Amino acid sequence: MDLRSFVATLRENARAANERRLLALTGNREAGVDAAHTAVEAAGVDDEAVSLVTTREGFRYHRLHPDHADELLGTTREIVIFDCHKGFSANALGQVTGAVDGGGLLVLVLPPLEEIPTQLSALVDQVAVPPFSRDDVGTHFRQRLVTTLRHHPGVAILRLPPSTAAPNGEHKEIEIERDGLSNRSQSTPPSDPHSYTDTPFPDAAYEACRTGDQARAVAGLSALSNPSNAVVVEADRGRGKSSAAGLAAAALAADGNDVLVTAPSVDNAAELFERAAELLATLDHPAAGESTGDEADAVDPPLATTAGGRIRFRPPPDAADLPSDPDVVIVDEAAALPVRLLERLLNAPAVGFCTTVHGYEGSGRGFAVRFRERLAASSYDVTDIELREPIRYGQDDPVEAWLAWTLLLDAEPPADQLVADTTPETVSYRTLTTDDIADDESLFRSVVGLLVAAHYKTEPDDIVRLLAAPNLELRALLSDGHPVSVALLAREGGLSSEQQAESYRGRRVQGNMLPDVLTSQLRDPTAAGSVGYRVMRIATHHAVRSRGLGSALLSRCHDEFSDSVDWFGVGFGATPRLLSFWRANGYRPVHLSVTRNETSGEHSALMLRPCSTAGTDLADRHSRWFRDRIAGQLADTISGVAPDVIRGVLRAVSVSADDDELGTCDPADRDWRVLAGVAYGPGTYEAAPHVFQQLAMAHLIRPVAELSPRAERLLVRKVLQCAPWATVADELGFVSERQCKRAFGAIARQFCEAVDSESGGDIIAEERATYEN
Ligand SMILES: CC(=O)SCCNC(=O)CCNC(=O)[C@H](O)C(C)(C)COP(=O)(O)OP(=O)(O)OC[C@H]1O[C@@H](n2cnc3c(N)ncnc32)[C@H](O)[C@@H]1OP(=O)(O)O
Ligand SMILES: Nc1ncnc2c1ncn2[C@@H]1O[C@H](COP(=O)(O)OP(=O)(O)OP(=O)(O)O)[C@@H](O)[C@H]1O
Repeated sequence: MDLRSFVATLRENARAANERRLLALTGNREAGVDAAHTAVEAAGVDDEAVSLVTTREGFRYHRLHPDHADELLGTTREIVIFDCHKGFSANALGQVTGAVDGGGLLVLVLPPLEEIPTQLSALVDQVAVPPFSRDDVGTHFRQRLVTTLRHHPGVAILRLPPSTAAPNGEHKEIEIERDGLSNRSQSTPPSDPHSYTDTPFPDAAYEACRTGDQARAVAGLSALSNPSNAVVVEADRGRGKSSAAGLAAAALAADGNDVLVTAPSVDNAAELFERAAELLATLDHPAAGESTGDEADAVDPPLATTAGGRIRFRPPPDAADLPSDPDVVIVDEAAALPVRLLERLLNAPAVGFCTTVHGYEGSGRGFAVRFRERLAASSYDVTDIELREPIRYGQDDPVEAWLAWTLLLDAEPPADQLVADTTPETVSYRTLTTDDIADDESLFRSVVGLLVAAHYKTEPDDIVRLLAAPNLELRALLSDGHPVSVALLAREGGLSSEQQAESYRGRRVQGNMLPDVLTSQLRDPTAAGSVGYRVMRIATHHAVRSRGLGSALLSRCHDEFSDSVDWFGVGFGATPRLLSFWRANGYRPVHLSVTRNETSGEHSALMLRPCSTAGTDLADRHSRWFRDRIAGQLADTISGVAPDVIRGVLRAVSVSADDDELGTCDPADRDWRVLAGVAYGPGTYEAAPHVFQQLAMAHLIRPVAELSPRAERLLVRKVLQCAPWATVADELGFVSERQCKRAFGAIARQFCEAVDSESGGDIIAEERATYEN
């Protein structure tokens, strides 16, 4: 059979079942790209409905570089071609696949299958981090890709000759390794939608739905008609959640509401606006409003209704300011947005989020892991809706299942009841090599499931790292063979003097996060010479947290490696609980980033735990430098960091109990007098900020007096971060600024009482006596 006839048959087979088919064009790159063009023609698909993901330029189709494959998220294409020869990554593979429509084709341009384990150079570059070389990179992920292509239904594999075009313009015979055809007729049909007459939305909104599930989502979204409601619509890809949001937006606007829509890019919200425009037309509202003339309005003119409502789009950072006070905000592809931005949207009267459940290829899991907690703690009534029935393609679509298998998108941690009784005494410590996880799919799925459920940063590229990266070590605590706590350690440092010099000059050294920051940002020319393990991820099963398992796992890792490296380290989005976890395990802070992490919305803390003389030198000097600079930063670049994070960071400084210098301060005699004046006389904070500054730093590092958490927060916000009185009073719940100022009298008394006679106690006693007489 020639290529054209084969593709036509495959496309027909896909259309009959409303499913996608995967077409692997294997051979050299030129032949593959040529064949992909032929395939588009043979499939009878318009060029406009095709996206080509490749590092090359100059094609007639919509073309994206693989690094920007995320722009396809939430869009629908009839054919997506992914040229995997260059620029391949697991993240990009996940991102492109979800966009293919039912009846469409995912075309992968690949090397011959038997060569894949030694090719896909971008994947190798991604994990071959210094001082390791490309030869050290493992092949398990690439083998896995070959296996899933060879064995999964719905995958057609063609072997291409070096050139598919014969001189007469006809196409040479191709070799069909697998035809990927299925005899199944249409996948299980979806349920029919029905109207929800008990909601404020018109019947037309429900009649426009494709499935019963989608109508249920629209009904749930109708809660947004009332302020103080938040609605979260969760689904796997292609279940029609954006469309449901579009129908809801139209119904809300038809009722006079101002609906602000945001998404990572306006393209991600295309389906939402299309559905909204259709419903507004059905409801007899003009489709477009007046042009705002505002370039920030990516959809301009916005959709408007005769009732005075409208639907407009703003990019996330603008939308977070809630311009022109919308009545309702709807966020599409919420999982792909930074948590920090999502949080700011919680000031809207009513807010809806559409998010992808197993689509961690889109974003990591910041939404599920971090943001969900914040939403639950907010004052909104939260409605949750889950959509199961696929719309973009049939229920039994094989390409969705192929992707889930290849990238373990649906991996889950072990079931709660299997691990419920686990304690640190009942577990065994295991090294999990890349062979171990490659050979035991169930173990691999549990490990990935644990990491995905716990970590907002986990993404498909991590599957590649787990299976191929030469610098990683995976350790786990197993209970009856089930992983309950896992740690992924990345070997860093040990760089040559040339690499150290380069890093000092500011050039990033891939895969060496801690040495890199210590050298280039914190200006330590020799920091990258010593070797350490950075705990890249650690996660304990949610059902057995706070039982000491995470600490037990770390302790076993420390025991195993402390003779072979100089330090252990960690970098993470700082929260008070995590700071206390790392502190309890002997890590002390050496850096707190001045900017927030885009995904977690948190400031990153770097911490070190030395285990050799060189490591101790490194940790000691960085700890000292950190203490020297943080006071200045607190009043400036990190003046907005939450006081409990600052309390946690400063308390962790004193982790090495034998450092006598820590937490000491030596105010002058006059300063003790001024402090006593605030405590017992008419003195005020304003006369003594410098004394409070010294005492606050000393106390927060190693407690001097018995202060309540609120008093400590006051020290952080007012004394160290220099926030205005009104702000501090408001944040800390004082009824007035006056009461907030008075609290300093009590704090001063507690400090005075804690000071012994040698330090300044005698002076304080003398001063106190003057007021009491
Ligand atoms: C580089 C990084 O990986 S940093 C991110 C660390 N990982 C995560 O945040 C993933 C989600 N969290 C988890 O998986 C776990 O909570 C871990 C790994 C942080 C701790 O594992 P555990 O087995 O609970 O640790 P362990 O029982 O030894 O210590 C618990 C202490 O850790 C701290 N802690 C931090 N976060 C949490 C949390 N989410 N749940 C419970 N305890 C937490 C607390 O101080 C806790 O003490 P407490 O129970 O007295 O309040
Ligand atoms: N009610 C509807 N009417 C017409 N087409 C619809 C409807 N619902 C969904 N679709 C079509 O089904 C496909 C998937 O819908 P949609 O983009 O809303 O799903 P999604 O769950 O948001 O997908 P993704 O996770 O990829 O963003 C789109 O092509 C969309 O046009």
